[in-house]
Amino acid sequence: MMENVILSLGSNIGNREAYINKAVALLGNDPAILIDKASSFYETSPVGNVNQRAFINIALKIATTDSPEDLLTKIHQIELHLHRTRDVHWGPRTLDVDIIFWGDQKIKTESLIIPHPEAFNRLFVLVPTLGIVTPEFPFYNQIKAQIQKLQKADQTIQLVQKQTQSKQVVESAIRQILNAIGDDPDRPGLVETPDRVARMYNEIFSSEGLDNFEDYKLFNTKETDNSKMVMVKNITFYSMCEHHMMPFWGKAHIAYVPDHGKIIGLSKIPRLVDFVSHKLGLQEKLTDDIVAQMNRILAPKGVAVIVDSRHMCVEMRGVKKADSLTRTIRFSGVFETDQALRMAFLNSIGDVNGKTI
Ligand SMILES: Nc1ncnc2c1ncn2[C@@H]1O[C@H](COP(=O)(O)OP(=O)(O)OP(=O)(O)O)[C@@H](O)[C@H]1O
Ligand SMILES: Nc1nc2c(c(=O)[nH]1)N=C(CO)CN2
Repeated sequence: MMENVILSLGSNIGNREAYINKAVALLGNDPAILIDKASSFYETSPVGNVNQRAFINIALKIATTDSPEDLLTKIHQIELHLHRTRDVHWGPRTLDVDIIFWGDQKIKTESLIIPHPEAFNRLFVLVPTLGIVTPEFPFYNQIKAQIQKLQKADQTIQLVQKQTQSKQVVESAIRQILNAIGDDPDRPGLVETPDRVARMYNEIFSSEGLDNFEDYKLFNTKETDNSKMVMVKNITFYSMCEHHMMPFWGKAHIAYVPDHGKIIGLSKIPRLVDFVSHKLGLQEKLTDDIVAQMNRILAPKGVAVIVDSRHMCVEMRGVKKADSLTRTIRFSGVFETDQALRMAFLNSIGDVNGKTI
């Protein structure tokens, strides 16, 4: 039976994040182990009476078909592989992996006690764990209450910068994917691929989690000079579809009619297109986002947007229709009510019926 298992990982020697990352990758490479969720990384003060460097700790939620004893054996192998030595009780280590919970089971064997006997005395276990379980988790309330109590103790715990951490999670996920498709992430051509993909994701998904475009400057001009349509066309963009995580790319054409003489720096309109395309999405959503951001920033009399795009998920897989083009069109404000203005916009794109990319 598959059980939801919570592991605690800690390191306080060498490149602590790298050791933890490597351990997550090794666990994920095992066919009997599925990594379900990894917590944030935390820097924690050493608990116990040994004077030593601060730890990095995380919690992992895994599902496994292994027995607890089999999993413990694998954990010991991974610890050994990562140069763990056992000299000082509760002393410094490159890597320590403890089994904290095994569903709601209580287990006592010669080599194992689950829940881990020290779990409820350790903020470095409880705080990361709380971040990856839902309120339905059997020990959820107990963990929450105990965190409250331990806040008064002298254990410190601090969230580590998200960026380094998420890069490591992406790297280990890519390793898992490479394994799952039947390739070998350790062969020479692939060893650097997880790092490369993680850096690329950092760039092409740089707007993930951000709702609003903020990198703009507005200018005020005399209203009479600027009550006509302003248009920036042929803005190239590259985005990734949320259905397949494959690229779609093309051109956006954007026009607006200023209100109260309020205009935006022209280079900021392509930047706005970069902003809305640097996250997982759909062409329809991307087009709506452009209109919504233009309206939010400028409150203009109207906005018109056409996006023409090619989709890898249509051309390379499935129906395999190379060269097909998807056009999305949105009008708001005066562009909805004024047909002549709409026609002026369509005509000035230059190619109303055919391809623009
Ligand atoms: N829930 C558990 N998870 C991992 N090991 C456990 C557990 N319960 C008992 N053990 C036993 O504890 C032994 C010592 O583990 P380890 O060397 O990691 O201890 P430690 O890290 O110094 O202390 P701690 O386990 O309190 O963090 C393991 O070999 C294992 O047999
Ligand atoms: N902060 C922190 N302190 C510890 C840790 C740990 O992982 N983090 N592990 C220990 C022995 O397992 C002893 N003390």
